Amino acid sequence: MKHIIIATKNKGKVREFEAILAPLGYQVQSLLDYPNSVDVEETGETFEENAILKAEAVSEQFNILTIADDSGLAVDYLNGEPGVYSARYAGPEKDDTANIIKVLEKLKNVPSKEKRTARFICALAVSIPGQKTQTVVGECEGYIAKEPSGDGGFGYDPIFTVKNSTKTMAELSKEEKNQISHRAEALKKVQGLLK
Ligand SMILES: O=P(O)(O)OP(=O)(O)OP(=O)(O)OC[C@H]1O[C@@H](n2cnc3c(O)ncnc32)[C@H](O)[C@@H]1O
Ligand SMILES: [Mg+2]
Repeated sequence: MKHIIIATKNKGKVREFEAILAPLGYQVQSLLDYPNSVDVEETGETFEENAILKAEAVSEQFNILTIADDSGLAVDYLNGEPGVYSARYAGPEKDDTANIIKVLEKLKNVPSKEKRTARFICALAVSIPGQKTQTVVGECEGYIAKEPSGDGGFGYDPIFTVKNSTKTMAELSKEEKNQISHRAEALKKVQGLLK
């Protein structure tokens, strides 16, 4: 069994990493299993920079293969906001509902679907002790819905209508999300690095 730490405290992310990596023979742990882990400030200007900060801090602390995920939503009409501030968009509490309300409020006078385009972005940094950290990026295109629907997934999923679908990401099954998501795409690229 190959052992891997995902440097995250986000339960939604952990569930998705487990679902994708366990069938490939990885035993997945996260920072939820290590309450004494270092708290890393996300001071980078890009998803990749933040993912590197999180991965290196944890792989140095535990001396083990670590993957960190920095991800978020980029809305074209808002010039890429909330971007790297996705978690803290409506304040430091990292409240998913408040974040969703803030995005919907900013788009309330933008009725046309073509102007509500957005994408989820996921940067993964892979830090192996003694080696140079590598990064990959995955993206998933869609639109900001008029109102939230669905109770699957996490974060902004209820207001993200998947491109070429009528469903929000939160209306997809776990399996469906893990086929098409930004995280799934990034993880496919990571598998090439881990071989
Ligand atoms: O930093 P860690 O501990 O990994 O956990 P976090 O929740 O703070 O994670 P980020 O800093 O990467 O912020 C990601 C934000 O983007 C949102 N997000 C990321 N992936 C998502 C997904 O698959 N579906 C919906 N929202 C997502 C998530 O809800 C956060 O608001
Ligand atoms: Mg974070």
